[in-house]
Amino acid sequence: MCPQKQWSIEQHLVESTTSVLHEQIHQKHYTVPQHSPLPEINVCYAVDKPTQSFLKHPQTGSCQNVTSNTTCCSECVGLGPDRYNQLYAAYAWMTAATVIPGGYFVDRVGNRVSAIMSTCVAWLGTSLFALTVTGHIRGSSVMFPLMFCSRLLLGAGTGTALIVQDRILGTWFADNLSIVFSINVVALRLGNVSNFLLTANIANWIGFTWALWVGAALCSTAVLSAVFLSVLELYGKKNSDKKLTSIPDLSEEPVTLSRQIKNIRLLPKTYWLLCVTAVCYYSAYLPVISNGSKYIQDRYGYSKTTAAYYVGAVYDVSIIIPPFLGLLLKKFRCTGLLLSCSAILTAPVYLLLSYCSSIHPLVLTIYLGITYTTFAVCVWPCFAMLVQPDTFGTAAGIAIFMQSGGVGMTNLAVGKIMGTTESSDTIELLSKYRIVFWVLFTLSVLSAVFSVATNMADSRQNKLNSIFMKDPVPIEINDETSSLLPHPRTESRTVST
Ligand SMILES: NCCCC[C@H](NC(=O)[C@@H](N)CCCCN)C(=O)O
Repeated sequence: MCPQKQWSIEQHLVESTTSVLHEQIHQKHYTVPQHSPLPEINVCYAVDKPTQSFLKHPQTGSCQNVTSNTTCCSECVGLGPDRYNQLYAAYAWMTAATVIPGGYFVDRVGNRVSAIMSTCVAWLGTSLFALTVTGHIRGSSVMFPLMFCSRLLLGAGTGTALIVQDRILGTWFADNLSIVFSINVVALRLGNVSNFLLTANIANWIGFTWALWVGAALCSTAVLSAVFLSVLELYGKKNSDKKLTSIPDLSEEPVTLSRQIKNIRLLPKTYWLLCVTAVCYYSAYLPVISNGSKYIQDRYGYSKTTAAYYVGAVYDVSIIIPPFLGLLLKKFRCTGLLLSCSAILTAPVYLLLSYCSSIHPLVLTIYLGITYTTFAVCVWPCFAMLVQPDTFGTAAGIAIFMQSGGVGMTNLAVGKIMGTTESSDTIELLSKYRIVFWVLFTLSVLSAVFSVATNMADSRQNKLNSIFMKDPVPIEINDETSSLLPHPRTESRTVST
């Protein structure tokens, strides 16, 4: 086992008391935000952990005579934890409910229309959210129902936008999948980190309502980007030599529901194995991100702020290493193998977090950041390598739906294990955490096993590891001979006008 620094209860109590003191000093004004995941379109945010104190806490007038354990807030809207969490749930459930129809819609109407429509829906969501805290609507009886609707819109828009984003990357950059998908991970994580660093500060600076309008304005840039991208795609298709490119938007055959059901039935075994790999991986990883800060406080005794920074290190790593991984994969063309390595190397971290308190939590979160980022950079392009573009939307929708279900169920299980009231007894609390980590470890081992099975099922065609392909397909592009090594499926793609 690991070198044990025995966790002593006395030490825990001393360190927790210190952290409570830090907390009280720190909470005198607005709570410093935790590192938190943004909704999927990086610039579209309306409600997230950085704004939670404004949303949850009741208004406290002019903020005079504020005691150390009260949050001073003249702008708060006082939703309370229950309604605040309902807003989170509305977003998550709506995303889960709309990804499959959204993916089908993307396959049916093509990249351009779906990019513009999905970003518009998300933008409407953020604008409606900002409106609910503006003027007479703020504090009125319609405020919360409208907030709820805005979160539904945001969930529907961002889920579909994520699919169309991957479909565009997969079709336009078929011979550079690893590079573009790694840049995509950086962009997503920059969204998380800038949200963490900026949102609460902007709210403190110009006020909560205006901060939400800034959010809506930023989200409108996603709509403008979608319009620009559509023009670019139209221009690109008109000017590309159709025989030599593999960029379908709408396939020649209309995408009807019955045809798509048939296509889904024909999806390769590797696709389904990859889905299970992703479901198990994210079901173990995401609960650690959402509960990690609390765990680090309880287990190691750090303050809320320090613990949040330590968990945030996972995302910080995700900004730095993806370009290197992208270049490595472009050179070695072994995305499937790297996926398995990252899944296998992730598993021990859950037991180390649970059993080895002598290892500094920052070391473990940085380690998790490296293995998770490698997994994220590999898994999404693998879908694009396995599925034909005219089925990609629906297939990605199914994968994200399964992922949401898996993550939702693990979160429920974690909640049940931890119980409704928090144990005041540290030993009991830590033993509950230990059960949670065993569950997460099991899921992580399953994801490693399924990733190996995915590679084995792919070993005949080597779509995921084209380095092992015997005969690369040479094709001519602009009078130069170039081989589409990493992406064998591009040969068979339909080209449409
Ligand atoms: N090109 C796709 C990148 C997806 C990144 C991936 N996101 C997801 O898996 C989402 N479906 C769910 C993430 C939930 C956290 N907000 C990721 O690794 O975050």
